[in-house]
Amino acid sequence: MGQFQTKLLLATKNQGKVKEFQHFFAELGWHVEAVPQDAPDVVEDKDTFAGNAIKKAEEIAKAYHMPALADDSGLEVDALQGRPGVYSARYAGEHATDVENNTKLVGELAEVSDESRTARFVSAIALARPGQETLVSFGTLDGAILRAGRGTQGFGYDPLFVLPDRDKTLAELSLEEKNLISHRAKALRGMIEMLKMEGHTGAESETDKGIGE
Ligand SMILES: O=c1nc[nH]c2c1ncn2[C@H]1C[C@H](O)[C@@H](COP(=O)(O)OP(=O)(O)OP(=O)(O)O)O1
Ligand SMILES: [Mg+2]
Repeated sequence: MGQFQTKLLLATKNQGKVKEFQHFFAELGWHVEAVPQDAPDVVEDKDTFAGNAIKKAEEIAKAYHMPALADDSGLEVDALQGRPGVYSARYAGEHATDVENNTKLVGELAEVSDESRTARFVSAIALARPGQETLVSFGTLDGAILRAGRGTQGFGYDPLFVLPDRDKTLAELSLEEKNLISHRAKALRGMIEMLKMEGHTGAESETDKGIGE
């Protein structure tokens, strides 16, 4: 057995993201755990997804002296010139619920035609490791915004986000199906590729040291 062992913290308090991350990493055999609910709140005051992801990952890695992975993500709607973007979680107000954000989005797009309702999810993933350079990776997923939600899976804007080629919303997909195509999964796969290029090629190597060392 090799010494490769990967332990990292998920720097998110979003339980929907935690589920997606844990499902993703279970297949790789990595041990990941979510930060406790009472972890320090990171202020997301950057104007890019990458800026906020780096800030969340680095603050949590520093606080817990462990590698930490963060996602900053959101929805870019073409008819709204890319809004809500980095403000997606706060679209309907500072402590808005998913339902409030979805209601606001449906209202903002009420006059927009079916053909002009295109949008994409964007994810920036940052991996911060004590004493090492932070890595950043991106993923996107194209779709369109419905006039009313469909489905009960997932979180956030999933019920409104339809995949045109499948006529299904993200909330009508299982966790497994969403993780095959989502912006976050694409960004995570890019991150794994970056780690491989750094030399963390897998569990079989005796010399691999794990990403925290
Ligand atoms: O796959 C997704 N399906 C539906 N909605 C999504 C998705 N991915 C991001 N979103 C929305 C949710 C939230 O309105 C915003 C993320 O905001 P963002 O700050 O990154 O996450 P958050 O505040 O919920 O948790 P945290 O910062 O602790 O990771 O974009
Ligand atoms: Mg947030």
